[in-house]
Amino acid sequence: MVFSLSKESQAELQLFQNEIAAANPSDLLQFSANYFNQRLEQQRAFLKAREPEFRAKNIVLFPETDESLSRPQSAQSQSRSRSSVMFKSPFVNEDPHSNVFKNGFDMDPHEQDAHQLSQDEQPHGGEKGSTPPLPMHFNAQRRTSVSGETLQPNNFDDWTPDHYKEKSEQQLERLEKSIGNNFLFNKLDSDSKRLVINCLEEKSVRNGSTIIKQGDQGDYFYVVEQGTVDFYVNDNKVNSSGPGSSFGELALMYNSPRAATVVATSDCLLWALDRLTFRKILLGSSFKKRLMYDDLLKTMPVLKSLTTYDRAKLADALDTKIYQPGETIIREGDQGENFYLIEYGAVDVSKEGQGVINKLKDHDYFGEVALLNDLPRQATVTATKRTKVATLGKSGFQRLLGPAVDVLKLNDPTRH
Ligand SMILES: Nc1ncnc2c1ncn2[C@@H]1O[C@@H]2COP(=O)(O)O[C@H]2[C@H]1O
Repeated sequence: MVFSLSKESQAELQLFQNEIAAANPSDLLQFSANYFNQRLEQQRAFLKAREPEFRAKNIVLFPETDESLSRPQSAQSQSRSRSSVMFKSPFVNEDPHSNVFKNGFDMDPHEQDAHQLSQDEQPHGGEKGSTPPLPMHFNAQRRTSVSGETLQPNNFDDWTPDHYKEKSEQQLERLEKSIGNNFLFNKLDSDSKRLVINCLEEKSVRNGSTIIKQGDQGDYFYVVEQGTVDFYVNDNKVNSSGPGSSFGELALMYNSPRAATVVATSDCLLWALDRLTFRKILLGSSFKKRLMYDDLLKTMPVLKSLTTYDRAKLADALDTKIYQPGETIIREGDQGENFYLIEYGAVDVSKEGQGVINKLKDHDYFGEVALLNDLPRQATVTATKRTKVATLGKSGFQRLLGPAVDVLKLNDPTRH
């Protein structure tokens, strides 16, 4: 029997397949449950933003349930629970260990990091009972830890975008032309893309004006439609960019002060996205990789000299691979294509005729010698445990490691 799927279902399945291919989850069912919960929440956040528009047409998107009416509540929490009843996510709310946020959806025990909510993003109320609870031991094996960073982008229970305004046909056309191909938007499914686009605010900026001042608090993320900007760190020009580029993400991602001053070097037309919408929508998709690798890169001694900005750019270029015990990762004599950072696991480094010459584990690195010296691989590297690595291609190695290359050279084991 041949089943025919609607276009919508096909698109949904394709998105899902892409996520699986990218994440290579160790626990497919958990991954899938988290993934679809997040999709559902995203879709409903989108509908929620459009609720007034539907209400005007007498369409009720979020009917009041018996339960939401029977509990005594403040006016504010009543309006909140009306919609959040529908948003309850059994896998997320009832499971203290679950985390759909930081690493995309993979729930590998070594990748877990339950991040604290910041004050303004704490889920309110936490009403229970509207959905069947999951057994509490579900996912109980998974490690959780609390990081100082606040990176929980995707709890939509109580969030309505503040700056939502349907764009005109003309604006949509302009946006499609100028930023339609920007990597930020390519990673979004159609609902989230539409939500983000309708939350963008148009801003005209005069040549010479300061758009962002280093050290300030982060409020907006910007995408450039027209014009050019320069970036200054401690009064030194470090970069320039133009149409289609974006800036201002770091302070919003890490809740840190602005890392650079940004000055318009011509009249600019910018699109600004407010901090909360950025965190709720873009962090979990377009910037997922940065979140995923942030802890690893921060804790690697060899990368100590990199700035937040350097680490962010590096994370964008990394890919993940998992090796099983006994698998060869690098073979002596082969051409070198990648540099490897060990997220977790263990590997043996061996040389023909000498046997095992080194053992490496979590947060060590390998594969640098061939790339630094343009030589064939000088040793074989084999996983001795299940090992997860982040890989960086040759061109990224040369472009993105910056000052860390000097440290790698100093530590080059073939030079001693
Ligand atoms: N070399 C750089 N260091 C820091 N920020 C940079 C650099 N080049 C461009 N930027 C951008 O400048 C922005 C200033 O605000 P944010 O720190 O929020 O995010 C920063 C980056 O998007």
